[in-house]
Amino acid sequence: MEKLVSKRINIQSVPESYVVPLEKRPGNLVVPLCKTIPVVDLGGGDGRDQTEIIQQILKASQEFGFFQVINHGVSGKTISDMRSVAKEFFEMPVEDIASLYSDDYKQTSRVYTSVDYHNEEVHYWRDNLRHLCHPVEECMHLWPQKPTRYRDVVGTFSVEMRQLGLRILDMIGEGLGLESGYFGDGLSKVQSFSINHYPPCPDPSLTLGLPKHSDPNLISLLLQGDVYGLQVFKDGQWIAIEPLPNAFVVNIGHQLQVYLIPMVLWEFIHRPSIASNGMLRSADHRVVTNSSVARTTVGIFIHPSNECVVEPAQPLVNAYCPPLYRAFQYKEFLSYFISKAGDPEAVLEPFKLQS
Ligand SMILES: O=C(O)CCC(=O)C(=O)O
Ligand SMILES: [Fe+2]
Repeated sequence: MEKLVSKRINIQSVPESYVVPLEKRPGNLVVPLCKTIPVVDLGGGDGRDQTEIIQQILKASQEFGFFQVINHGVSGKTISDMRSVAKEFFEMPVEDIASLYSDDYKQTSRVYTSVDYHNEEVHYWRDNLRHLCHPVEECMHLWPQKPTRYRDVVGTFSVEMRQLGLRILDMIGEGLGLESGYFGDGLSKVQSFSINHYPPCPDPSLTLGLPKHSDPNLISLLLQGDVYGLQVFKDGQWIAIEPLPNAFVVNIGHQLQVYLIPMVLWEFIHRPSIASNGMLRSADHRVVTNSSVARTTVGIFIHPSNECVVEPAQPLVNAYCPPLYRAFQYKEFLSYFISKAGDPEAVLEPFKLQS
């Protein structure tokens, strides 16, 4: 309980252990409004056909590793209930939140703070609630019981978000020429749910809510709410992701990166004009804090099962387009990812094949 940042609500200065090294500080917090990530309208009500929507998704994944989706089919009520319950959870008395605290990352349902509190050099300004959320009926008994409607609201949200996540994966698969359902089964078997809470911080120029990282899983979907904070690293610059009401921020995780890269090389060889901007990637991102309002975000992470073997998609590999990564079990990747504290430069290294 001592460790939760939610407890530090009235402090006047940032404790030393939260001050990030100078070179990693957010610097001046000007929000570059001119440049933001692509917004993909999944509704298609404006005459675009499915192929066009898929191309927008692939292009955004290639250029940014990030995009937002609107008209995505998740109901407005599900979203507003989820946002309220997420806020209500972190507004509960800190003792209630702390009763769910655990530093053991193997716990399938827990509250913790920062990233890896006991092993990290510096702490980050966030508390997190995380648990598995699929299949809902098998894991719901492990979820918090307060606020009273927590289980109902999170259950509905998790089911609707799974449909959306699998639909986006199917669209990516279709765009790459993979058979429908390619990312079903083992590759998307596990789904986890996360509420991030970033209380107001006395000096946002000294801290980060989350350090530079990229996500280890297949694909992530985030309900950002209405407060700025998430930034993506592109072309040497941090770009703020504009909060759009009712939109989801989608980002490509490392596992999808392993699948997609061979295809980009193929595109590059056969259609260089389309693929000259770089590779589909799991982009680095971070969270900055602010001094005036708490920021609460809700994430859904789709992962392979621990035993699932991840390797470049066989139909996409050929003589012109050799695999860039060796096959590995997802649990092998995850333990390496954790040992490197998510360092984006390092995490894929042992899995790369020599070219
Ligand atoms: O809260 C956010 O804006 C981003 C969270 C995030 O990147 C993560 O949980 O991996
Ligand atoms: Fe992330």
